[in-house]
Amino acid sequence: YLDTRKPRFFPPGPAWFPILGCALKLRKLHVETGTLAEATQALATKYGPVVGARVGRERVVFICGAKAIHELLSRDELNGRPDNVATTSRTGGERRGMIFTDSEFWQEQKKFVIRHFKETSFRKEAMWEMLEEEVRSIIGDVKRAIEKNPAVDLHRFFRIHVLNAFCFLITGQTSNHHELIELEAAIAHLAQSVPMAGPVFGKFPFLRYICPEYCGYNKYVAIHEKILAFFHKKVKVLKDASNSGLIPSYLDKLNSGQSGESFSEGQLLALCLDLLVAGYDSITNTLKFAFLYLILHPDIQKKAQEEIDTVLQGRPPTPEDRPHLPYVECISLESIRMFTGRSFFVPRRATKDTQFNGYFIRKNTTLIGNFRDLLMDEAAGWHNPEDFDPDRFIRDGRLKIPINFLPFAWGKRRCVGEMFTRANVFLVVAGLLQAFNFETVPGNPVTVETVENFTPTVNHYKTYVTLR
Ligand code: HEM
Repeated sequence: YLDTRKPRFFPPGPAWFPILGCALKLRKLHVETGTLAEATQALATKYGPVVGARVGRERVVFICGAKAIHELLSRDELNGRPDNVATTSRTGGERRGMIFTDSEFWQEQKKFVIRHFKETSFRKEAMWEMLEEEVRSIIGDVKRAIEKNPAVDLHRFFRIHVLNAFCFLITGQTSNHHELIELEAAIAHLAQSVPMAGPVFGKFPFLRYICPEYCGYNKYVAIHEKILAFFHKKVKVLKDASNSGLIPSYLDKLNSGQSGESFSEGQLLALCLDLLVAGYDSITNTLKFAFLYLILHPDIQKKAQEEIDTVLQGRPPTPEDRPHLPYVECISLESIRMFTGRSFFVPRRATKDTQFNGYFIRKNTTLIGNFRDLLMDEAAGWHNPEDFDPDRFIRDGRLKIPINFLPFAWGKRRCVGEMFTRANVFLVVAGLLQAFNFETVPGNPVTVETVENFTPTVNHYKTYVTLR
């Protein structure tokens, strides 16, 4: 904490002060630029694409610019995850789950989840039917709501039905409304109380002893315990079940006597927690961005509706329709870009001393890639990057994904939820545009202004919805 000397050949960056490191400088830039991603970009403009900093006792290297980010993703020795109070107090003080574990433990668990999704969840019609049911439920709720008042908060409907589909992915069963409402409240609480930069006691662990309430430690632990308890209840019920959910499949493996050492019931609960925390807010906030931009662009809505009407001829969309509705698919990709481009990669940890861009990175240094440089920057090939423009994914009349479109990352740490996300966002956008028109509520103009919760979002907005 007191060391203000930087290690030799450490990447350049702001001066280090005792205890705080560069925290005050980062805070100042955050206030000046408005978002953490832009604050980091400001540092990169001054120091270059690899910026060295210290926050509390953690040495952090920000990786900016598409070239440096591609290198970060390709290097095995940068595949670790930070190991600190913030990452372990989520799971009873132990390193468990998938997001914040590494080495063979993580490899074994990730391999199991990927195989399960590929061979079971996404092979069974049950999962796709569940997503179609999710869209039908959202449409039904919106229809009922607009009978009373056509100005609705769509996000409210997305959250509960997306959560139901999510729990189905994990448990293989639908959940009852009451438990979904409770779980939803816990996740919303978490998203609002944990800042995008991570909890403050992760960088200043002594705070949890001095002021556990004030620094958010007690709340953080309690919310995670609540989510774990939800899955604990499910595991008890699903002990003898056989369906496409992750829990029954994991229990089968655990009881087979052929699971590796990394398998345990506690680890299963942590996996469920990770899938939910990593994916649920990302999908619902992507949808929030999608419909905000659709309201702002009636021309895009109309073009998508013409495609939907021509191809589907009135029948509801299914995941198999994605190749036949390329413009709707592009809206979904552009919404994912708009959401992810305002955030950061999940932090990495150097698992050994190494070099990066000519600098020395000591073992256990944290590395954080800035998504804005990859997804929202002219230099990364995005023309007018702040504009919502689905056509940027079309070349010569065909879908063409630009090389820097990597919202799910690539390499060994790649997101496991890409398929689920893309199918989910596509179906909701297609289904809702087929059923309704969306406009601004008269007298209530909407603006795109980033709100930095745990994941990026925008302020709540209402939409004037009419039946088509
Ligand atoms: C808009 C939606 C989503 C985006 C943009 C997204 C993006 C990402 C990114 C960038 C990473 C980190 C990769 C890295 O460290 O390099 C990640 C990891 C992860 N994601 Fe997603 N994700 C999304 C949805 C989901 C969903 C729906 C799930 C679950 C079904 C999920 C589960 C995970 C898990 C478990 C990890 C950790 C993987 C690991 O550490 O090896 N994500 N995601």
